[in-house]
Amino acid sequence: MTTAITFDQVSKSFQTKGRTFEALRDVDLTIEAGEIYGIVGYSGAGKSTLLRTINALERPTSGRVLVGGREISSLTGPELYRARQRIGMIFQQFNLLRSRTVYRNVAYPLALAGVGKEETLDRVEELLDFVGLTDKALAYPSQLSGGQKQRVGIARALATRPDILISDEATSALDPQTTGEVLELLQRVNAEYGVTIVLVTHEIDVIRRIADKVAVMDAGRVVEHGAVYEVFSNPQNPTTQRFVSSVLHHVPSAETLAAIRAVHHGRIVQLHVENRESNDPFLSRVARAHGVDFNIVYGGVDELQSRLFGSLTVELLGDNASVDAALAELGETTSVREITDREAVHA
Ligand SMILES: Nc1ncnc2c1ncn2[C@@H]1O[C@H](COP(=O)(O)OP(=O)(O)OP(=O)(O)O)[C@@H](O)[C@H]1O
Repeated sequence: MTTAITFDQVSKSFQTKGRTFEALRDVDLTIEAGEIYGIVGYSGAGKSTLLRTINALERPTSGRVLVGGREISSLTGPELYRARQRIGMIFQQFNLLRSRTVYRNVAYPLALAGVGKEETLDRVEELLDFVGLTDKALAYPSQLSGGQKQRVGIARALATRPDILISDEATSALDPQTTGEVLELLQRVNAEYGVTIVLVTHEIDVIRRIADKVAVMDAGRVVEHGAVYEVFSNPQNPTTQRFVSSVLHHVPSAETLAAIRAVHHGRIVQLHVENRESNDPFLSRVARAHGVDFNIVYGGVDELQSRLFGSLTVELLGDNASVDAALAELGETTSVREITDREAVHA
C-alpha cells in the first residue's frame, strides 16, 4: 500500500481575544491510498481543522502534513497551487458559484488551470454523466435540489483528476434518502476513479456506511482509530462508545437495564457475538449441559463489511454453581461479561 496522507505530530492553535485555543493536539495518523477514511467527533473536536490541513487551508502550528510524500504544510505559491489540484474538496453548503451554470461550475477549476476548450468539454461531459446530471448542464444552482448541488460539487472537485477528495460534512445538510445517494456516489468515486477519500462527519452512520477506516476525535486529539469493523465491534474510548451506541443498539442503556431488572431476577450477562465459522448452537448447548435455563432479554447483531458482530444480553436461571460453570464454558467460546445490580441501576 502507498501512503496518501501522513499527519505527523500535528498541532494547531488559534489566538482569539488574547487567548490561545488548541484546536489540534499532536495528531498522528496515516491514510493509505485508495482508502475511504472517516473522521468523526462532536462539534468543536477539531475535525474540520484537521481536514483543512490536508490542502493547507490551515497550517499546523507545529508538526507536518505529508501528502503523497511531500510536506504540503510547507508549500507556497505555484507549488502549493499544483499540489492543491491533486486534492478535491466538497463542503456541507456546496459552495457553488450561483451566477454560473452547472457546466461552468464544473469547468471552473479547469479554466483556472488553463485547460483548453475541447478538453474541458470532454471532461465536464464525462463528469456530469458520472454524477448523473447531464440534463442539468445549463441549469443554475438555484434550480437544483440539495442532492443535485452536492453532485455538482463532487463533479467540480473531480475536474482536475485529483488523487484525494476531502469532504467536510458533505451530507450533513441533506435528508436521509439523498444522503444515501451521495454516499453511494462517493463510493463510486473511490472504486471507479481510485480516489482516496477523507471525510469529516459528526454522523457515525456515515462512517458505518462507507468508510474503511475511522479516526475518532475529541478535544483536538485522535482518541481512537482503526478499521471500521474493529472500532465498531470493540470500541475502547468512551467517546467512541457513545458514538457507536447511538447507531448500534446492541448494549442496553442504564434505563433499559433497570427495566430488564424489574422483570428478570436471574443473573444477567452480556455475550459478544461475532462472525462464527461454525453454526454450533453454543448458548443452548452450554445451558443444557449445566442444567441452566436462559432468556434473551436484549441484544442486536449488525453486519459491517460483510462481517457480523453484536451483543446479546442474557438472563441465566439456575443455582449459582451451575450458572458459574456455564459462564466459564461460554467464556471459552465468546467474551462474557456479567452485569451487576449496581450497573443496572447506575450504568
Ligand atoms: N480560524 C479560527 N479561529 C479561532 N478558532 C477557530 C478557528 N477555526 C476553528 N476554531 C476553533 O477550533 C475548534 C475546532 O474547530 P473545528 O471546526 O475544527 O471543529 P469540528 O470538529 O470540525 O466541529 P464543527 O463540526 O462544529 O465544525 C473550535 O472550537 C473552533 O471554534
